[in-house]
Amino acid sequence: ACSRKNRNAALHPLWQSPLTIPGGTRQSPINIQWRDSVYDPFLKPLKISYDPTTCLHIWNNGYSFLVEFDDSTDRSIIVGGPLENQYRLKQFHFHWGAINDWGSEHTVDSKFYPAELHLVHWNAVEYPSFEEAVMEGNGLAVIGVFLKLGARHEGLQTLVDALPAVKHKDTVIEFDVFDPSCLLPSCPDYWTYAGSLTTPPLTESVTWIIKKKPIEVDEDQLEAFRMLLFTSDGEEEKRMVDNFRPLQPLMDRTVRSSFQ
Ligand SMILES: NS(=O)(=O)c1cc(F)cc(F)c1
Ligand SMILES: [Zn+2]
Repeated sequence: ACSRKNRNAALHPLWQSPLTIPGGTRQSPINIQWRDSVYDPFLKPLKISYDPTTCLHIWNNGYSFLVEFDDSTDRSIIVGGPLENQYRLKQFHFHWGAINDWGSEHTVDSKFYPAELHLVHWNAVEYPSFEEAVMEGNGLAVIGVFLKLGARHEGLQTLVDALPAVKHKDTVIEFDVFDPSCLLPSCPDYWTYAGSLTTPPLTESVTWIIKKKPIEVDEDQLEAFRMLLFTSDGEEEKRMVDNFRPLQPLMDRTVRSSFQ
């Protein structure tokens, strides 16, 4: 018989909800096996146009820190790549580890990076709101960018300087001009596959666009992520680290590449 303890084994402490979606066939994250990815010559270049003044605030939601944008107009959008429509930028956030040996959600040939950036966009052409798009197979497009340890990233530093103000869960700080395209590698190459959100509700609504080249950040900048807390002010402090989901089975999916 499945004892209560075993049943709870599938409940991840971070989410108090099942780690696997019953009947899920396109879950994220996954390992990207470079040699199994298929070059698709029909993939277009991804076109990114962000308006830095659409930036609103930084918010610690108790799982990561989100930089949120005004998505009431088409001022910050992506188009092209594997996408049929243009998608509006809603927020970006990161996933990272307690140490530099792990932290990313996706892996490349089973290699973890110390952190991963997710730029979250939704299909405002076909759906009236982000909340509705989250429930649709083509509702979201998330650009994933790996972070590797190296030189200090000047663009990221303006964000890092604001993090002490959102140390605790449910704290927010105004952040009114930031151009997230400074966080993208200059190389246009990417992989793409059909997947899901990596945190509850884990809905299978994401077209993932994973950049081949990482960006470089330095140790102090990663340490700044690790001083954030999962917990609210006054609670026993729990450092916000290892906020990544375990790898999910590829099942019947192909990862396409925009490059040979
Ligand atoms: N981590 S993720 O990019 O898949 C993601 C994006 C989002 F908008 C909401 C979520 F709960 C999770
Ligand atoms: Zn994410």
